[in-house]
Amino acid sequence: MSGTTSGNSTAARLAVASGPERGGRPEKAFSLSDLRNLVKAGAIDTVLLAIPDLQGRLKGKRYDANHFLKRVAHHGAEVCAYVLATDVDMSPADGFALTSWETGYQDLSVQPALSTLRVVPWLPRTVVVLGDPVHHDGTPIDIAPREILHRQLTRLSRHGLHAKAGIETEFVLYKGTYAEGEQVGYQGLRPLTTENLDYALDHDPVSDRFLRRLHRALAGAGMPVEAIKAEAGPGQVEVTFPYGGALAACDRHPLFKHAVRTLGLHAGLAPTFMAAPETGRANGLHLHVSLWSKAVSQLNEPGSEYELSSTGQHAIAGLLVGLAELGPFYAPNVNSYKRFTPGSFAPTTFTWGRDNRTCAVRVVGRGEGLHLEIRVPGADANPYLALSAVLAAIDHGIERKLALGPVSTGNAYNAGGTPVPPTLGRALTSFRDSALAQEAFGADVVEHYARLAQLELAHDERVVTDAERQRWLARA
Ligand SMILES: NC(=O)CC[C@H](N)C(=O)O
Repeated sequence: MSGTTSGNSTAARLAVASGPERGGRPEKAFSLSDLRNLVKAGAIDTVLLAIPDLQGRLKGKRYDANHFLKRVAHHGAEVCAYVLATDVDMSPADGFALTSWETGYQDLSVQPALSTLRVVPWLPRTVVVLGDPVHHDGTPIDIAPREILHRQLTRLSRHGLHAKAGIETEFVLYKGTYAEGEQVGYQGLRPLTTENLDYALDHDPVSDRFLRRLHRALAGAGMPVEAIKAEAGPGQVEVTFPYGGALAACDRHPLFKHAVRTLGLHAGLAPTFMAAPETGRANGLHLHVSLWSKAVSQLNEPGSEYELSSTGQHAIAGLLVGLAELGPFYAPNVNSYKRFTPGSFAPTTFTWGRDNRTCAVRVVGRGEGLHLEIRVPGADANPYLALSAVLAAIDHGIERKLALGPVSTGNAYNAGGTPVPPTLGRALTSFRDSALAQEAFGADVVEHYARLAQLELAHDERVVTDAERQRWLARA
């Protein structure tokens, strides 16, 4: 892999998955003393302190490894608060209570979450650690995505439950780099492959090399994939990750996207996680979720392979009602809503079914493996927020003992049911009015993410697009 140094192979051997997870089995941690040894041996010289931002990207600084060990590891660092209060363009925008021109765009403190320390095999001599932004007195920032998920996991624990999650995501690979695409206004981009290669195993050499490098890089970072497969859209790839602790699953996702982008750049490819990169194309972020009490799954009736427990029924009922109100958390952009079309394998209504890929909630597996595949989030979603929406909706169903409606046995695209919000505008209205959102997340969180959605809408209302020109320029 270009950019990989021999030093990193030492580091790769030490790479392990992220550390203790609330309610889950602690994984072996990559410790500070491991890091110290690698730095001393010259194998590591850079530490990325990475804050998951509102859009699910990693923001932060590259620290000199010695400085990180001396100062940052124990005393933390600072970052301008706008990292958690801006749109995808990083344009300073008013309307966020956290920070603004009025507050002088002040700093927040950042505490390294040391249990997330891991090597980054796709960058030379580099390790990464996630950072939790906090107020200067050390109290958590309510609107930080990682904190939002922490709180949903804690809320769920009042029912004696913890969640496990597995993430399945899709992206499309285009030929040429982002810079080349940008020069032509992303017009006429050609996907790496031209046809429906769903489940195909005869990959062209460029795909094969890219997927192999991705596979190895992720394993080297201690976050191995379960599988990689060619998907139905031209250039589309699906990656599934092993099932495990909910927070750890989300912690890995922004890093996985970082790997895809970096390796794409090295290979002269432009990967995208847009929900609908083209008309009729859909990139999903399916969340496989189960609920546990100690080591016992709570979704199936004890002793039964397929029968849903009352907890399982309430959880699904909660998802079908609750997700309708939480759109901005799993479909954050105007484009996200263009994915929800009949026949796309993305859902259009809040329905549930058994191994039914036309439904929003697909119940799969059996016995201890029985779990819910929530097919609503798009690949452009921030996984911390999408999973938080899912857990808040599940909690709502369990708390209120909601009754589960009938199972969808046929094509749910033709069935009735509450529609998935058709636009970001409609989703935003429901989100703002949602008692569930207020109760689960708090008014400041709702306000913050409503403002973010509003910025996306305002951009969409203002900007003239290629689609408008193609439809009207010669005809108006
Ligand atoms: N893997 C699949 O089932 C296809 C999912 C579909 N592309 C989506 O956006 O959800």
